[in-house]
Amino acid sequence: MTLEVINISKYYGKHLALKNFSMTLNPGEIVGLIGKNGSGKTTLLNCIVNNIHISSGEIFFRGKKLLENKHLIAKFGVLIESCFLDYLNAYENLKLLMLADGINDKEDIHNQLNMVLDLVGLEERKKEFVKNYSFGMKQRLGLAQSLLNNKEVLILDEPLVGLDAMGRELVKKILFEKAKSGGNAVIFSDHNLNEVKDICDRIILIDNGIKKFDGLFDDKKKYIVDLERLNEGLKNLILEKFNDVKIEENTLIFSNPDIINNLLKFLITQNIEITNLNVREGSLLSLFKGEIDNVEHEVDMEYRV
Ligand SMILES: Nc1ncnc2c1ncn2[C@@H]1O[C@H](COP(=O)(O)OP(=O)(O)OP(=O)(O)O)[C@@H](O)[C@H]1O
Repeated sequence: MTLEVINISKYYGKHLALKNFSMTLNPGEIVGLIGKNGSGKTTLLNCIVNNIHISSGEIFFRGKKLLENKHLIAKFGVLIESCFLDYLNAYENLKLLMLADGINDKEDIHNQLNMVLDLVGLEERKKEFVKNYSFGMKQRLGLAQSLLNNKEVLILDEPLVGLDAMGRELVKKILFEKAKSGGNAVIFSDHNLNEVKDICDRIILIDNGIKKFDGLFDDKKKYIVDLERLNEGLKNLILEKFNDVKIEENTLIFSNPDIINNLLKFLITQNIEITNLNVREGSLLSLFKGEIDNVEHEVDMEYRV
């Protein structure tokens, strides 16, 4: 195991921003940290890289306590609110960071800088002052910086924010290759479950500083049918006839899409007045309504009866 976070809490004054949070991160694994604004994502990532002190708990890197072995944080490539010197160009900014990291070999510096700048699509504009960069270009530069020196763990706070669709795809591809070909362990945060689920091995959902879910996205893939109304008699009939179906208020939830047709036929034969029936491929995450109301989910198909 690369990283193990055990029961960490973080207070800002009296405000508890992270509550008994535990997680693991393995080599070659990509974990998507999902949560709405202010849920504690940045706080967690800052705690992991020791940018802020944790109030309690432990963090281990390869079995060693990070707080007692702070030099190990040099194994982490970090993108959290990166800032660059406006009056230097992109190449010079990254070069400074490499020198600060103790890399002195000119050829190594040159090769690495060209490689990462090319990777994030900034090769052609590397000689421009950073002050002339757009927000998205600075984001790309931030990612380039985190990729220098092939760090074992990548800790990235919202690396997709501010990027256009092509930029987002590019960054996801880079992260995927880093993890799957390079064996790097990657954790990155985002607000949008749909945006990240295709490259993540695991999703961690955080809300109000508390971990709400940690697992494979597919584990939670469900089909959800909202009915206009559902009385007790009909609920019991549905539960009797369809083993896989769970019912929450007027919503039917099931994991086997093959039952949709039979379910529809059954509802119609029951003479239920169905005015509008939505069938969507979503996730149980969407059932944490209110808690993660701005975490998006897919609307796949709609039947009108
Ligand atoms: N330096 C700080 N001092 C006091 N409170 C803070 C500080 N940093 C964050 N907080 C509070 O801690 C909580 C978690 O904030 P955090 O920045 O970790 O959330 P986030 O999930 O990263 O949000 P976003 O998606 O908006 O970036 C919020 O209530 C925030 O107001």
